[in-house]
Amino acid sequence: SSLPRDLQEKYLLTRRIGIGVCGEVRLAFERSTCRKFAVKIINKKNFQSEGTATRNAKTEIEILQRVDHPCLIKTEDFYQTEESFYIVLELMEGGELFHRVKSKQQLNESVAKLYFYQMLRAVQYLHSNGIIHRDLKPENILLSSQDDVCLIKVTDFNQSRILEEAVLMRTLCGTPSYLAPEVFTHASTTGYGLAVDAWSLGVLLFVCLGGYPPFHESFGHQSVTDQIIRGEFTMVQSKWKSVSDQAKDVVRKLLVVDPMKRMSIEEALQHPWLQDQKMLETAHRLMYPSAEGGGAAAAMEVESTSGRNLRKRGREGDGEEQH
Ligand SMILES: C/C(=N\NC(=N)NO)c1ccc(NC(=O)c2cc3cccc([N+](=O)[O-])c3[nH]2)cc1
Repeated sequence: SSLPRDLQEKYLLTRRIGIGVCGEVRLAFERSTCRKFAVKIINKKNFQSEGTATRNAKTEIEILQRVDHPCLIKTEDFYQTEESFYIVLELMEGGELFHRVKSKQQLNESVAKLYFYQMLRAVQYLHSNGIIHRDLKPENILLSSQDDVCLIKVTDFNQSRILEEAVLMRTLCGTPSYLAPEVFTHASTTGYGLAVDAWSLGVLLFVCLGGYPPFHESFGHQSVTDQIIRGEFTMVQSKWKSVSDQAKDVVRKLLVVDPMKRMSIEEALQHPWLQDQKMLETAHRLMYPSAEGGGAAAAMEVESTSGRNLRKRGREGDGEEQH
């Protein structure tokens, strides 16, 4: 397919490194620096209808360019043609969590905890910015390296929605006489909406710890939909015997059918299983490497700025303006 000329001028696109339902991911080299990037190519025709496609894509591109968190994929560049979108992204050499769990059968608990904590922080950031992801799954969690101890990043905001709080507020100002019940019940408030991501994180944690999905057509006679609606999942002894009770408790409190009873992201972050100093230190070192070296680097930083300020103040003393 014909790549946009300006994309080709800036990047050399090479082999395919990932494939998704809506397009592929190619390895790219920035010609001027030889820096490596991933380019996600999204075919517009994959979307159900023209209208929705454009709206979704606009929202997604807006979200991709607006979010700024160490555990959310960062967009370097963006191009589009009649038939496709081209999103230039940071390279995540560990690939998808899906393939990592598959190749290891199941993750050991400390690795699962490190990844899960980062997912919680990423989703906590989205929710605090009024964004519901709505499509959290192992294919959309990327790993920064082949090592177990690595940074993870959430991607694919195609299903994401920006909470229209203002719309709901305006609606509630008008006469309520003609409004349907669900506008007032939890169905339309942010609490309910955000809870869908908590459920998906429960499924993700189940898959990381157990190595298989909680709801699957091969389990028993019920359809996957029925299993989900009933919240019926099975922790197969052979896979779960080595998993701690605290880890299982997090899963059980997220895979709760009633969204109002389901554990929230904030509550999950406070759960005893995640009060693990060693894991938290590792996660923060991965998420905020510039804060590395604790006092030393920070002290250097303070020293130089205060030095600059001191010099500046001195000059201002003689009336010279700083711009
Ligand atoms: C934004 C987005 N999807 N948006 C969308 N509408 N999809 O439906 C999106 C989806 C997936 C990815 N994936 C990657 O960047 C990605 C997948 C992969 C596999 C092996 C190795 C690498 N790698 O970077 O080395 C990979 N990167 C990146 C962005």
